[in-house]
Amino acid sequence: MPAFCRFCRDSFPLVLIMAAIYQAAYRRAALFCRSHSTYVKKMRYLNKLKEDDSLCRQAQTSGTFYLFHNLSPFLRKVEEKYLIPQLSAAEMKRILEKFKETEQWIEKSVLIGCSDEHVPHFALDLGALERSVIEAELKGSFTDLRKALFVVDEDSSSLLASAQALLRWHDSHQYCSKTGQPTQKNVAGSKRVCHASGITYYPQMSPVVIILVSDGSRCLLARQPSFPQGMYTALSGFCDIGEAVEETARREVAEEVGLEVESLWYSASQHWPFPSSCLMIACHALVRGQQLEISMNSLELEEARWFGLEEVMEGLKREPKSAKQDNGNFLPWFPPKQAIAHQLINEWVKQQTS
Ligand SMILES: NC(=O)c1ccc[n+]([C@@H]2O[C@H](COP(=O)([O-])OP(=O)(O)OC[C@H]3O[C@@H](n4cnc5c(N)ncnc54)[C@H](O)[C@@H]3O)[C@@H](O)[C@H]2O)c1
Ligand SMILES: [Mg+2]
Repeated sequence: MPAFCRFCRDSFPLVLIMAAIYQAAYRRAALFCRSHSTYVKKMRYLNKLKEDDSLCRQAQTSGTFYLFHNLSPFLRKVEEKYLIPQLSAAEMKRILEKFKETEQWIEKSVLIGCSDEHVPHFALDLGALERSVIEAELKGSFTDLRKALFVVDEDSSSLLASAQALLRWHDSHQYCSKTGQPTQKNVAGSKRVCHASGITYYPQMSPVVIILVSDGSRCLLARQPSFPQGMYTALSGFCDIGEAVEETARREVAEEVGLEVESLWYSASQHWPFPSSCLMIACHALVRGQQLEISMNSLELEEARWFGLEEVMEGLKREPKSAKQDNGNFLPWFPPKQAIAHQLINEWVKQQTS
């Protein structure tokens, strides 16, 4: 039975081994002690690349590249699956030479992660080059992110979302908001600096609280006029400056449907790239022992109403395509599983049925 860390050869104390066995986490714990796990090593390596320009420049020569064109990711359809090709530095060079562009282009790329073996991954937007030529050369197509996220697998969709968010941030932060002078990105793209003012800008996300309100037996779902027909989701809203998550949740529920939150509990969070990089903080909220009549803010919402368990369970199973009825009305359906709203609704159903 191995009881040594693979990297430092330190042995594990017996109590830790026993605990690991009982937690069924033995396999992983036996291979790496906490400070030498693959994960820790990977995070430390990525952090070094962000801090050290020359190391990162060197990493670009052995890294792989995900391509975008005006913020649309490059996908290749193989049989029924959509894959995201990763190009080697040599392949990138070949493509850029085709356009008589120099390798300086590689410097525009941003670091988005690395493999367990420390092969760094970069994202690069080739928006200034002819799209159809690249597509024909690489046998695939640049696809709108709203479509791409829902056709690739789960890990790839979060990678695409964060890569696009970082590229978008660089594209819109090319000038210092104090001096108006150009800002310069570090090689990894983890920050931009204005050399005139000395200000460093870091990529940002806007915090949004998403709240699934329940009265104990029903949950409240709403529609904005811009939503596809029949789609309902949980209430949400951007955090105002200085607000805590709890304060945003209470304010948004009061503003949008005129109810007062009695208790609130956190569920999970998710980066959401639309319209531009939100950090979705998902919570369940209970409104009870008060007036449960909805007073909807029609400036923001088109409809808000209570849903019973059965209607929610049916809505979760419904595909958008099958929502339209013969009379032209739409039956309710909910956001797909990639959206954290889906997770909140699923959790609520589990709470009701357990
Ligand atoms: N992933 C999911 O499951 C999920 C579900 C619902 C909503 N969302 C996202 O949550 C976000 C916010 O939802 P909402 O529309 O209910 O918010 P909201 O209720 O705060 O209303 C949006 C309005 O808030 C204002 N606003 C304040 N701060 C803003 C900021 N930093 N950026 C943009 N606008 C700001 C604007 O006037 C905007 O029109 C949307 O981007 C939406 O895509 C994601
Ligand atoms: Mg809202």
